[in-house]
Amino acid sequence: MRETDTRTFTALLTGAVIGVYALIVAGATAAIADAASACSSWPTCSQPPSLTEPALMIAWGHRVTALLVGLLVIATAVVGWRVARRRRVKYALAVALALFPVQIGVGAAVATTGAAGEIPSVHLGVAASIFGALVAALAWHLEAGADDQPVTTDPGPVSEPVGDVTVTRPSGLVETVRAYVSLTKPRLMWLLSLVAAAGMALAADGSIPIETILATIGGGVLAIGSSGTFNHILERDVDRRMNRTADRPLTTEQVPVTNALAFGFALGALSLAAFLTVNVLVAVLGLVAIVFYSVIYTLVLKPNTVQNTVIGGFAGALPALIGSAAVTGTIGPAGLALATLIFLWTPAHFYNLALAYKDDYARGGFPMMPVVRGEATTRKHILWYLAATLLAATVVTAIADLGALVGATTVVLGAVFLWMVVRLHRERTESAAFRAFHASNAYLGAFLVAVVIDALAI
Ligand code: HEM
Ligand SMILES: CC(C)=CCC/C(C)=C/CC/C(C)=C/COP(=O)(O)OP(=O)(O)O
Repeated sequence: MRETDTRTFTALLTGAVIGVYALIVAGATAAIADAASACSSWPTCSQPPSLTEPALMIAWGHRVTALLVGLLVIATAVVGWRVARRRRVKYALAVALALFPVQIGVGAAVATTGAAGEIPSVHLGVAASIFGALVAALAWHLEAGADDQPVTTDPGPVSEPVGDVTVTRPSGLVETVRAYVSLTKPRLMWLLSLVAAAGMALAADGSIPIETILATIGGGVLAIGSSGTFNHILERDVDRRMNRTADRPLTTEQVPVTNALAFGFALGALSLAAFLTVNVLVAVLGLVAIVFYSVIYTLVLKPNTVQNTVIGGFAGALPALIGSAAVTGTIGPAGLALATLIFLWTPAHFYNLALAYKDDYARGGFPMMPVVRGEATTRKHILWYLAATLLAATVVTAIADLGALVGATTVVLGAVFLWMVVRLHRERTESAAFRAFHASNAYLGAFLVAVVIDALAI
């Protein structure tokens, strides 16, 4: 009975988080569509919803969603008050419940005053506070029984290599080509290219010359290949100690270090040459990205601080700025908002792998979050960063005047991502961590595709 109650509460609370998020996105869409001028009476609009008037439809949609989500928040708080084991979960629910009527009042003011002055900002601020309170309640509830104590402040001494590392020389052209391709970390290129493409699409005012697109994406792919190769070179010894990386071309000596160095520098030079055909700012940002990932992240951050991948997210965010700079020669607000989104998404993406490969990272001597702060803390951080990512997606949508396609994508794929993270909290298994990892990639991929379609085609 108690277990069923807890599951019901988890489902209600997850639904309330998604509901409030949908409301925030609907609110941002209403602001963009200037729904307040289509419907300035309250609590209902003076005109019935009409398919021929999108602003009016959005205004009605926002209000009906607000009513339904309000009822859901009340139901969640009632059940939570009875079921929640920790007092802080109840306090967080109380905050969300108390803020809801305040938010309705501010919403009425937005509608009836024609969205004048600071009122819309207050409306957004209160919405984000309700969302934050519910996310906090969810994280604390899901980890109520888990041990939050730090596991260790030090990952401990590094271990010996995993088994016998076989030294293999390339046996043929195909294997050699495959080895060089794997040095470039090809699996992450599609998503990083999409980040640059979305950065370009957000900055574009009209069509983008094809040579700018090719040089920017091509230069980006070469830059990732170059920094990925340097990362392999610099980590070849430590890679021997981890199962996941023990068979990399430099650890098995399939590719000699000098050849890899030449390959890395060649890719880097080609990348900068491609970027320079676009403009100097793009080339400078590209060089910063390569140096940041190859040297600062790999040598300085990764072995020394638990915040390694959080700060490392800066390199992943740079392609958003590169895309923006490629089109306008400057870094605009939409590019910065997209970069912030990628920065916040990175821990929600990587911490799942850090959980799945925790023992491996400990063997390598890396101070990853689950190794030094524990698994429960890492799972909670995934939820915090996921929530922050979702809010950042709303900011991107609002700044760039994006429409319903982007709004629907962030709500639906965001809900899938959130549900996978909730399951990770409940199941605490390696496969649940991989599921959440893939959901993180699917969320960002779909969001970026929607941004490109919306910004360019609609
Ligand atoms: C500090 C930042 C990051 C870290 C530490 C990190 C870590 C990782 C790791 C360890 C893998 C598995 C690689 C493998 O085993 O071969 C991976 C895969 C991947 N990462 Fe990241 N990542 C980061 C940032 C990013 C960024 C910014 C993007 C794109 C926006 C990204 C996209 C991907 C993709 C698409 C995959 C492959 C997924 C697959 O194979 O299904 N990552 N990441
Ligand atoms: C344009 C440009 C150069 C962008 C670089 C962007 C960037 C930071 C991508 C993230 C790279 C990545 C997969 C890191 C993996 O972590 P790891 O290296 O710790 O993984 P490993 O343990 O598999 O080596």
